[in-house]
Amino acid sequence: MVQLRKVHGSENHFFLLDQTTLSEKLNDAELTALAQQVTDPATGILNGADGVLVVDESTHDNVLGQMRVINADGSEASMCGNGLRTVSRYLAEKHHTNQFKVETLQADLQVSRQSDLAANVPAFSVEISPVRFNPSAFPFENLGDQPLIDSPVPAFLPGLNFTAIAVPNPHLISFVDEEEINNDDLGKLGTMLNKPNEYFTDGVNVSFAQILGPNQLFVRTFERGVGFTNACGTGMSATSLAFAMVHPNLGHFDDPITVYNPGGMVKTKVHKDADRYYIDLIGNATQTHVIDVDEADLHHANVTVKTTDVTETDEEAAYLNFVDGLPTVSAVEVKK
Ligand SMILES: N[C@H](CCC[C@H](N)C(=O)O)C(=O)O
Repeated sequence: MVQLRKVHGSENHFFLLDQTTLSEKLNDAELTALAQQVTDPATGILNGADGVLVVDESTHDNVLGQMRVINADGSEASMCGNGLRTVSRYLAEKHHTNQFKVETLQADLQVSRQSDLAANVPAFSVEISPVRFNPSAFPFENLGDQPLIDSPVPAFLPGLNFTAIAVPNPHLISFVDEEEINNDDLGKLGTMLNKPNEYFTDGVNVSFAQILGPNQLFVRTFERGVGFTNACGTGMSATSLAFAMVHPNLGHFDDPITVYNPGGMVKTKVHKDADRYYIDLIGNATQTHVIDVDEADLHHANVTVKTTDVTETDEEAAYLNFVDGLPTVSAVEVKK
């Protein structure tokens, strides 16, 4: 028997698999099949999830481990902010250390344990980078050959301005009012841009953000490879950077920005050095279940109620208690 873990950051749920605990690692095709099976509420377990986080060794110096991200549809993403917090907690507890680097597809990122957000609500800070604006980083086409910063794109939605930021997974952001963030425009645009289209040929995560005040946002995201999630860590990070760039009187570099989302709240800090932007994403790293499963069932993408033995932790109640203490800023329901 080996273990899967069910984890979340702001109720963005994942199954976490540590390849180093297996007698034989899953190959890429098996990882794709496992993600599609176990995250589907119909075929998987525990109401499914938004993706699978794959932990493995890293060969890089001063790096504690490697994270790969497989979306629910089986596509691989270059980065996952909520996921990286939960992987960081897993590695911190496995290796008894609280500050280290994690290898991701395009960068080794600095992570560190933070004070618990509330009793039994562990928290981590993770670096979100590299940050890019050039069209080829997404890629996007037929939107001009310059970065898309606070520009109208009538073909997407008349009257809205859009900003595109890759961190390094691709994000499209618009600052909107409360009516716009709650209607079905985000779902329609997210669906259109994640089917074959002439703009984002590899898809894109689409976020609408409502400015609540100085350094305060509410962000709702339709994710590439998943659909609506309760929160998107890289989406909230990219949106915070767009906030500081487009509304500098309200979004301040280097100051903590509070980002509410349907699943709770995180803090971000956006930084601009001489030659780069980078973002700190600070939020919960909650482990809700430990799942005993035969390794063969992982290889065969056959992780079901009949093939697993699930132990629930006491952390979800603690997290919900933390959320209950937050101001109510959105009518959007939490996706279980
Ligand atoms: N769906 C994203 C990956 C997951 C990112 C999100 N869950 C986060 O917390 O950053 C993509 O395909 O780029």
